[in-house]
Amino acid sequence: MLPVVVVHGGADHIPKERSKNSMSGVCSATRAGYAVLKGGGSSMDAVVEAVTQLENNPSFNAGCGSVLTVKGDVEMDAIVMDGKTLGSGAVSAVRNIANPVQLARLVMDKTSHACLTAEGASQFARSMGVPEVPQESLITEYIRMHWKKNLAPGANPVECQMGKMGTVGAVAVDSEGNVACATSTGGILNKMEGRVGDTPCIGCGGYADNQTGAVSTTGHGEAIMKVTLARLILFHMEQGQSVEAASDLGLAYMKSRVGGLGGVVTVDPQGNWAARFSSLQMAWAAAQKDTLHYGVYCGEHFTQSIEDPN
Ligand SMILES: NC(=O)C[C@H](N)C(=O)O
Repeated sequence: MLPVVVVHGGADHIPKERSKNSMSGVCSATRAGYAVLKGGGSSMDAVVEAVTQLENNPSFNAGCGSVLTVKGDVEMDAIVMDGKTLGSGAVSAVRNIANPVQLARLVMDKTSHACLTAEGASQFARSMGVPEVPQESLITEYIRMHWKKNLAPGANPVECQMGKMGTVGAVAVDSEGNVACATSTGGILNKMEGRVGDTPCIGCGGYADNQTGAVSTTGHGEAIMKVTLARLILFHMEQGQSVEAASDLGLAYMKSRVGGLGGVVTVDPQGNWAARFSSLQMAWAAAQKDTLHYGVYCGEHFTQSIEDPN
């Protein structure tokens, strides 16, 4: 069954005109992650590659395309976790870098800490030679327009949040049965300066353990943190539930207990996988046995050969 990579582009209400871009973005990121696995790379290499591609794609709320704080700035969160060692690395409220997921991996690989935040994360990035980028290069016109709309008197923050929640994430199993996860986000639109969401919090934005599986989450961060969604899903798997049933149980609990909507991608070490969501849509894709699987609306599941162009 192995290897496999599963990618999401955020639990969302994706406007029709943007769903095509989201779909092709997650498909090409999945292809890139799968190529890493086929080339003998680890599950960690594969999830970082897939998430890097999505951070570089302005259609998603991560890296370039991140939503803005109430003051109009970009502050990003990311996490990686390695199921073999339970090693993890995260950054929160980090500014002026293109690929927070790569910095999260450096936190895991090069420090004895699990998370660096804000200016400390930037200093660490500089010390590792990560190039600083101007904030303007991370901001798209689309996001700036919605930021302004949300500041207007009488704005409906729920409606304005729609279509801009596209956090990105990936889980993978490599040929040795090692699992890994990675998640990256600009957070939620018009958040307070310094707000840290679920994404960089271990067990919330992601978790990976070779004994159970790996999960990457998306959705309303404050709700995800209340139920530690990634770890909750793995708990259900430990109790014998399948990847799909465990994902649905976790999402259903978050909805009934705290009224939160979201989505997840989940794998177990055998290579079983699921992409599930309680939001209206979630762009997702998976690659296994040279087949690409993908969908965006509830119940949608297309397949094609990995060789076929989008
Ligand atoms: N769309 C998202 O997934 C947002 C992210 N979970 C956050 O609250 O920061």
